[in-house]
Amino acid sequence: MKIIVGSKNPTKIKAVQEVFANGVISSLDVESHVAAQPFSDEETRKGAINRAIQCAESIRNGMGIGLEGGVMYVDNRLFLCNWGALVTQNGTIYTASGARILLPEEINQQLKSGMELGDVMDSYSKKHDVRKKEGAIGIFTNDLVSRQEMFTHVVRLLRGQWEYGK
Ligand SMILES: O=P(O)(O)OP(=O)(O)OP(=O)(O)OC[C@H]1O[C@@H](n2cnc3c(O)ncnc32)[C@H](O)[C@@H]1O
Ligand SMILES: [Mg+2]
Repeated sequence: MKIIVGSKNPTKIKAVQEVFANGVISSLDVESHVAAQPFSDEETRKGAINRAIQCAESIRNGMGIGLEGGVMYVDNRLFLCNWGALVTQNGTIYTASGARILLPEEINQQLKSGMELGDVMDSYSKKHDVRKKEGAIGIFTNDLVSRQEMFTHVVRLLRGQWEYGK
């Protein structure tokens, strides 16, 4: 099974490699066609779908997978959210959401000022490229859950729906 992942982010690529261990996995840097910092479940999900469609359309006899991180509000509190999409060769779209956790109010203010979470997390944690390593979810769970592990769960949900629908 050939699968193209719509990102060059290693946390996303490794998540797909783990779930489709027997697949032929490649990656493609595609546009999400949503804001660089998605600000709702709908926008984040749309970004994942847009990535997956571009990937599926770029390959014969294969599938596209898009994974997108974003933020959204519950009771006016900012949460990290994550969405994935799998698009089959015949155009069927499966989606699933991943874990979400509360983000500090100071991060909410910085994102509302137009910053991207990836940049905010690096300065907040005084680390480099958090987005490609433990992720915000890793920082705020004391590394109990990494960004790759979170995306692995999302990809399992996608694969499970695809297998059920086959
Ligand atoms: O290369 P791509 O696939 O775009 O990966 P990315 O790290 O930019 O991640 P997304 O586009 O999926 O996420 C949209 C924005 O939210 C940020 N983001 C989302 N989840 C994050 C996390 O767990 N840790 C750090 N930044 C995160 C990310 O850096 C972007 O600025
Ligand atoms: Mg991005």
